[in-house]
Order: sequence, then structure tokens, then C-alpha cells
Amino acid sequence: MIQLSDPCFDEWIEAHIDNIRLKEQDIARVSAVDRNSFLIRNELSEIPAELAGKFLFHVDSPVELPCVGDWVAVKYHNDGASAIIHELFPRRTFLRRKRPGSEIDFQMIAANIDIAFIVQSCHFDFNLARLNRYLVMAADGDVEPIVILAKTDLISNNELQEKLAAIREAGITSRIIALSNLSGSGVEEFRQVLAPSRTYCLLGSSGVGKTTLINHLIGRNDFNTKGVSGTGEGTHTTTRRQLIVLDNGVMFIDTPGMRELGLLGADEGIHKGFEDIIELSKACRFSDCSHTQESGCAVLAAIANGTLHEERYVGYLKLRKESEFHEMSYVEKRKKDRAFGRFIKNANKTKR
Ligand SMILES: Nc1nc2c(ncn2[C@@H]2O[C@H](COP(=O)(O)OP(=O)(O)OP(=O)(O)O)[C@@H](O)[C@H]2O)c(=O)[nH]1
Ligand SMILES: [Zn+2]
Repeated sequence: MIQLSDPCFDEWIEAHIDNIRLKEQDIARVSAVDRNSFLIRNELSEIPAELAGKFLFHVDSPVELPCVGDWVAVKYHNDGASAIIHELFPRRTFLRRKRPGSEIDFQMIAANIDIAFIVQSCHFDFNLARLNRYLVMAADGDVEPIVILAKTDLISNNELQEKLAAIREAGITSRIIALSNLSGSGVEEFRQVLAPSRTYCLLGSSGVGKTTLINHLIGRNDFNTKGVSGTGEGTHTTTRRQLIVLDNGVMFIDTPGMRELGLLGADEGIHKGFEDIIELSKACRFSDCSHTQESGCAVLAAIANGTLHEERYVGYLKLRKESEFHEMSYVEKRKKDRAFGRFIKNANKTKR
């Protein structure tokens, strides 16, 4: 049995528990949201849940609806096989963002997160403006940020020191952990931060190594996500778990909304920072050259003759992919998201 509690929250719960019990309700935590269907987690399992009618009629803004990480009061039905969410408890912390096209309306991304790890790769992904935007978002919801500079194996120690100095010069005072999944350097420092009954999330662009880092935790350090199979079976949608509880009670939240945040700044244009490749591509034989296989491609030629670093080229392709992802339809994004869910699941299976 896992210990599903939140030390910072227990005081509030204690003050309200009599009232909750009086109504024959129990406390649970929202572990996934997919439109109007929910998964909630109690100490024993994960159960599909729906909202009580009052949420549908007495809610002014979507932020008043439960999101992943929320603590709620529920009533069980069908011998505990399903649940109705009756109360939403106050949020200690949250991550939210402005709804596109609206100045006042917000979209909840997750609630009750203790620490948000803001992950940037030391290499092509490093961007102080974007880092700042993530920090502002964390501060907005009272979430403590820790900056992770990932993939340190790709740069020299001198370059790393420069990056660290640049962050400090930008006035960012948050703790910074530099690490590499590849060499393992810094991973232990990251692991040391994680404490039982605390909730964490990883924010950052696609490809910076978030999945690999979680996998690292599960694989190497004998962590394991709790194998609960009942992920919404019996309801019309199958919702993947967005709150992951490791064996030692450490919780990670990974919602589709967080993945979309990873695209922050993707609209800055992929050309920025890759002017050399853009310049080279003017000499390509075809004007719509994809620089991947065409004959007469000046970019590929530059790699072949050593004037363009292959690593730089890979970074360019990655950023281009990210920007294409940005253009994808919602449905396509969801598909990619499910692929991530399967990845975590497989990682766990292999572990077991
Ligand atoms: N050189 C190097 N490569 C890494 C490191 N960590 C991860 N990678 C590679 O970077 C690529 C992306 O890693 P992921 O863990 O999938 O990145 P992510 O942040 O989860 O990306 P999304 O799932 O798209 O959000 C993979 O090819 C990894 O093998 C690292 O420490 N050093
Ligand atoms: Zn080309």
C-alpha cells in the first residue's frame, strides 16, 4: 500500500475531515483528466470518476474544475469500482496558463506540485528567455522551481560554467542542477531532491531528456511506478495515468498540458540560432530541399566535408521537428502523447 498523503495539506484535511466523513465521503487525489472523465487515486488503487452535478452548474470558470494533482472528496459507487467527485479542496500550488485568445481566463495544468524541474539542454535548447517564462509560470502558482541543465556531456566544463554564469547574470537565483543522463553525472544530486509524499513535475522542450531522466529513476534506482491496471476501463475513454507514484512514495505529474508548454517559444522561429544552416541551404539544388537525402544538398555536403558539425545539424533537425509538432493538429498531438504513456508503461514492464 502506498502512502498517499501530502504533509503540507494534512493540517487542512484534519480541520475538515469530520465534515467530509459526515457526508460519507473519502479523500482521494486526481490522477488523470480527460475532458469530463477523471481518474482518482486512493491508497489502494486508481478508479474512474465523474463530477457531481453541482460542478456542471455552479462553475464560472474551468479553473474551478478538478485538475491533475487536486485533492478531492469523493463518494464510491459500484462496490468501489467508480466514484463521484463532490468537493475540490483548495490548491496549495498550481501551474496554469492563459487560455489562448483570452486575457483573463486560465487553463489549469496541474495542482499541488511541490517542485517543478525546469529542464533545458545545455546545448541547442538553452534559452534564457524561455527559462524565464517557465520561472514566471512557476512563481505565479507558488511552485518552487529547480533549473536542470541537462545533457552536460555535450559541452565542455568551461562551456557549462559559462551557461551557469549566464543564468546568474540574468538574475535567476533558483537552484540549478547540471546533469547528464548519459554519463550519470548529477543524476544522484537530482535524486536527492526527491522526497516521499512530495509531488514533482518536469517542464521543458521536447527532446531535452525528461523521459530518459524518469526512466533513469525507475530503472537504475529500483523505483517502480505502481502497477494499477484499472485505468478507466469500463468508461468510454481510456485515460492514461498522469500522476505517477514511485515505490518510495515520490510522485510525478506529467499532463498533456505540460507537454504543450514544452512548445513555449517554438514560435520564435527555427531559423534563430541556425543562420549558418540557412545560409548554406541557399546553395541547395532544390529550393524546397529538406536537407536529409536530396542530391545537391549543400547542407549535407558541408557535413561531409567537415565544415558543418553533425551535432549542430542534428540540433537543427530536432528543432525543426519540434516546430512541426507545434503545427500538428490536436488529435496528432494526443497520439504522440499516448506514445509517451506507452513508453512509461513499457519502461515499467521491463523493470518488473
Ligand atoms: N547526449 C545526451 N543525450 C541525451 C541525454 N538524455 C537524453 N538524451 C537523448 O535525447 C533524446 C531525447 O530524450 P527524451 O528523454 O526522449 O526527451 P524528452 O524531454 O522526454 O522529450 P519529449 O518526450 O519529446 O518531451 C533521446 O534521443 C535521448 O537518448 C543526455 O544526458 N545526453
Ligand atoms: Zn539541402
